[in-house]
Amino acid sequence: MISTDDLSIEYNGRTILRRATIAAEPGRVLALVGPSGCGKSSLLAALNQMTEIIPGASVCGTIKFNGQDIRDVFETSVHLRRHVGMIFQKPNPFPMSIRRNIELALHQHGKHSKPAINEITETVLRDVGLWEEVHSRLDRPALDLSGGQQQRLCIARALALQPQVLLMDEPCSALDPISAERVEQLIESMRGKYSVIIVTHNLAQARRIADHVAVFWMQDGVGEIIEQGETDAIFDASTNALVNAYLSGRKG
Ligand SMILES: Nc1ncnc2c1ncn2[C@@H]1O[C@H](COP(=O)(O)OP(=O)(O)OP(=O)(O)O)[C@@H](O)[C@H]1O
Repeated sequence: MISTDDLSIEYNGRTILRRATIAAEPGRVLALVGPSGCGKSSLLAALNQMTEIIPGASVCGTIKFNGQDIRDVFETSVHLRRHVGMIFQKPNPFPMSIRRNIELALHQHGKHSKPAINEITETVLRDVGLWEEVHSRLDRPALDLSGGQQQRLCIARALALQPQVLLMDEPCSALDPISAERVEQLIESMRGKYSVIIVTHNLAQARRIADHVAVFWMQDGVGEIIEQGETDAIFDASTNALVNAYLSGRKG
């Protein structure tokens, strides 16, 4: 679905990620794990073409969507983002009503029919388990919701566009434990429907929700993927000493 070939990222001429090759498969969850500063978030930013608006950022290598270079598939980043949604660590609802958050996302992508918008709004709010909590106050400000509800609204907003890929950058780490668990369950429920790439520092969470894992490490001051594979194989049967030390909490 979405993949990279030898992707390297620089900021102001300093390489921070070297030759990363990953593939997120349809319906599966890929976790990117590793110590801070190895370029995991930057890789997500490149997949969503956000690096194009980061001053000093440059990306080399290939990003493919369904096997084709993304620059050939999508005319603009707006088109790309309709298919590749992004969820950030800190929930970022628009400062407007709950309803408008979803409506605006749909408007931006050319959907204007009111009945269709209402139907999609209910469907995605149900999908994220928020409908019962908010259906009687859809016109209230999204910023009045709790952090966990805001994060689920942001996920609903992304789902409204029916993306094939969801990129999630530590989506639970700014939430209280109960909200974090709900969002984690939500990610689990996405298995089979979306390709999910999630950056997480929570190794127990990676183990619970990921089908496959890529482990990042700093080599000579530059981030690299040092191992990747099926979650059980990485956690239980890696022969890489660094990976074992990191996953067992002895290093990193
Ligand atoms: N906009 C930017 N300009 C310059 N350098 C940046 C920028 N964003 C990130 N970096 C640098 O790139 C390197 C990789 O950062 P990145 O956030 O991608 O790593 P990470 O593995 O996701 O870290 P963490 O797990 O802490 O989020 C770091 O040295 C960081 O300081």
